[in-house]
Amino acid sequence: MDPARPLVSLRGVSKTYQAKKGTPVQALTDISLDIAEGEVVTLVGPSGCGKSTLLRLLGGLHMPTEGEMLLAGQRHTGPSHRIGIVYQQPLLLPWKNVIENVLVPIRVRRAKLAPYRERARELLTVLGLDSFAQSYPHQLSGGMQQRVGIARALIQDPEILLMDEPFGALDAMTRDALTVELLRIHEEFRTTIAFVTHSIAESVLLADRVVVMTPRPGRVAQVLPVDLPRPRTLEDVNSERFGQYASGVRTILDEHLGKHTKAVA
Ligand SMILES: Nc1ncnc2c1ncn2[C@@H]1O[C@H](COP(=O)(O)OP(=O)(O)OP(=O)(O)O)[C@@H](O)[C@H]1O
Repeated sequence: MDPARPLVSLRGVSKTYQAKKGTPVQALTDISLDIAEGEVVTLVGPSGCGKSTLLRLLGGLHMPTEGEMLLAGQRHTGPSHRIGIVYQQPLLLPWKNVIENVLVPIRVRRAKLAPYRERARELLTVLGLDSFAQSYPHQLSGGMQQRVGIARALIQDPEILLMDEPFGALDAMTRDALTVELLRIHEEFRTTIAFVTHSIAESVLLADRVVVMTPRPGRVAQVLPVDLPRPRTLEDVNSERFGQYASGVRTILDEHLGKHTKAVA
C-alpha cells in the first residue's frame, strides 16, 4: 500500500438520513479511511452500524452530510463506471440471458456493446459460467446468479469493487466456493475491494485490513491489518495465525458491543 496516494480517501465523513417525518438518523460519524490501490478492505460491525451506508457513500450513491471523499485524488461526487457494485441479491433482469445481464452497465452508459462482448465472455469463463452464457436467470442457482452479478460489476474494469454482503444469502458451501472465487479474481485482476460482511472468518480471509465499526452511529473502532500470505485458500482458516486474527476482530467487536453482536465465526 502506498499511503501517500490512496485510491479512495474519506476524511471526517458523517452521514445523517433526514426522515420526512420523525427524527433524523445519524448512520455514520467522523469516518476517516484510506483504501490503497489493489487493497482488500473488509468492513465488519453490528447490524445497523452503517456498513451499507458507508458502501453507498463509496459508490457515490449517497453524499455525506459532512466530510470529504476523494477517488484517485479527485472529489468523489456521484456514481461512476470506475466503481463496480455487488449487492446481496444480484437483481438480474429475468428477461435477459446471462451475457446480456453482464452487459447491462454498458447499455446503461449507452456505450458500444461490441468491444465488451469478448470481455463478458472472458469474465464468464473466469467465473465458471461459460456454458451458461445463453441461459436465463431462472435456470441458474443462487450462487451462479451471484457470479453473474460479480461479472456484471467487473465488466467495466472498475478501479474499485464494492461488495455489500454479497454471499450473505447463500448456503455455507456456495458461500465458501464464492469466497475462493473472489480470492482468485483478486489474484488475477488485483482489483481494489471494499467488502461488507457479518462473518469474522470471511472478513479475515479476504482482507488486507479489517475495518471494525462501532454500533450506530458507526465510527471506525479499529483497523486490523491481516498479514497472511497470498494466495490464500479456505485451508488458511485452520491456521493458528488465522485464529489469532479472528479472535482479534471478535475482541474489538465485543469491547464495543458487549456480547450483542450479529457477527458469527
Ligand atoms: N435511506 C435511509 N433512510 C433513513 N434511514 C436509513 C436509510 N438507510 C439506512 N438507514 C438507517 O441508517 C442506519 C445504518 O443502516 P445501514 O443499512 O447502513 O447499516 P448496516 O450496518 O449495513 O446494517 P446491516 O448489518 O443490518 O445490514 C440504520 O439505523 C438504518 O435504519
